[in-house]
Amino acid sequence: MTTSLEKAWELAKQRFAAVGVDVEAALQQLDRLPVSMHCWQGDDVAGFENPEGTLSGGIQATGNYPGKARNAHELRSDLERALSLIPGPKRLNLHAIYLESDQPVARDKIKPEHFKNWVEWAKANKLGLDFNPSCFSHPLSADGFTLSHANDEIRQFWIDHVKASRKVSAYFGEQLGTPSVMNIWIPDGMKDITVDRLAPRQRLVAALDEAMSEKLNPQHHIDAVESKLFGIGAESYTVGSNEFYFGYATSRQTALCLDAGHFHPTEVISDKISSAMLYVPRLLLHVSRPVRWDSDHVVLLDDETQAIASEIIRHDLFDRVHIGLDFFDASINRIAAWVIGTRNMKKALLRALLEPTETLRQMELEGDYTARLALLEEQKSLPWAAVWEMYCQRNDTPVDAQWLDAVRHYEKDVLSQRS
Ligand SMILES: C[C@H](O)[C@H](O)[C@@H](O)C(=O)CO
Ligand SMILES: [Mn+2]
Repeated sequence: MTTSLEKAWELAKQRFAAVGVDVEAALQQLDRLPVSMHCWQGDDVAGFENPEGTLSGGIQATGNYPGKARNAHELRSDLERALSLIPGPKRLNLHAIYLESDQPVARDKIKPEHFKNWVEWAKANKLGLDFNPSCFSHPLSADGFTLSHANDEIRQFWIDHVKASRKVSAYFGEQLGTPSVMNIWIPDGMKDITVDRLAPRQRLVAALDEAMSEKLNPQHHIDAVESKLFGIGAESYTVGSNEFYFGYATSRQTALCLDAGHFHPTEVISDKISSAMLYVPRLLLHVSRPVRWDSDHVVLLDDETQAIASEIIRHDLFDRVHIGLDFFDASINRIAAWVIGTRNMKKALLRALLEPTETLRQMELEGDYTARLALLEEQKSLPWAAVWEMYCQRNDTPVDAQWLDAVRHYEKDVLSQRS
């Protein structure tokens, strides 16, 4: 018997075919776009190096929802639950503070062996891994500077941390057969009027050059650098600003990371993609949702998420854009946060794939902006949800809000047992 989902799918196929869109081809393309889920949504960016320590570096997870993961075992279990509710290819993005060791390990001494459980788990779950040095929540970052620190020893400590992190990242890529994108974000900046804005930037260029001096196999490891406008307590000056990293990534040909929350409130990263791609080989996206500030709210299926997805698809950037997420909301169930945000990113990608882009492009070329706007608006109400539901069904994931039942069960059976 044909189910209502199958009937809706057949009708959707016809509706999209009428505007020249092949829905099967769209689903095949969607499978080429993994979304890298960030481990730090699962424990409010605490990590396992010093879980009792406070989060520093001008970022903040607000809320106190019960049941956060307290160790790697719990975090992996929570991730498995989230992953099972999200269709299609996924990756996991790890920070260095999520290492596992019986002994304390200094950040400049981290090694691949401290992440071997993550690699085994990633293999078992058919996931690629991405990585980040953790240049925050540490006594040597307490005065607000790391790679641009004026003190040679402290700066060297962070350079050595990045060097050690690159080895871990290359190990991920080598073990899993897919390059790990390693993103460098540092919190360095000043709260108030800064007299010498140049010297820290000069030191940062030199530190990054030294940290990335070893040539690593690009099949295993990709370097990325992330800019930022401001942080809490670093409102007046950020060493690694947009201009700084745009110049750095362009001149060194590293990947550039664009975080949706790291620009002035009316700036959008969707509009930066087509410019940046002219100068850098790759982009890493931190898809996030800034509400009034860099608040890292859960990603919605909103206009900007859609615009980001549309840029990737319209310009065929499948192999040059790495899609990562960066939000941390501790006020709601953390697993639900992952599921909502990642499903939304994937829905936006699917909707972009279902767009009759060539027709729209032609209208634009011909100067028929009336037809362009009319078609853009009409296609918003084509039955894309029926295509999404078929994709979810084919991937053995819940097609609608039923996924929340699975999260609620897990909350009752597992999360509520955590003190
Ligand atoms: C924990 C992440 O690395 C961090 O969120 C960084 O990517 C960032 O966006 C800081 O504001
Ligand atoms: Mn980010």
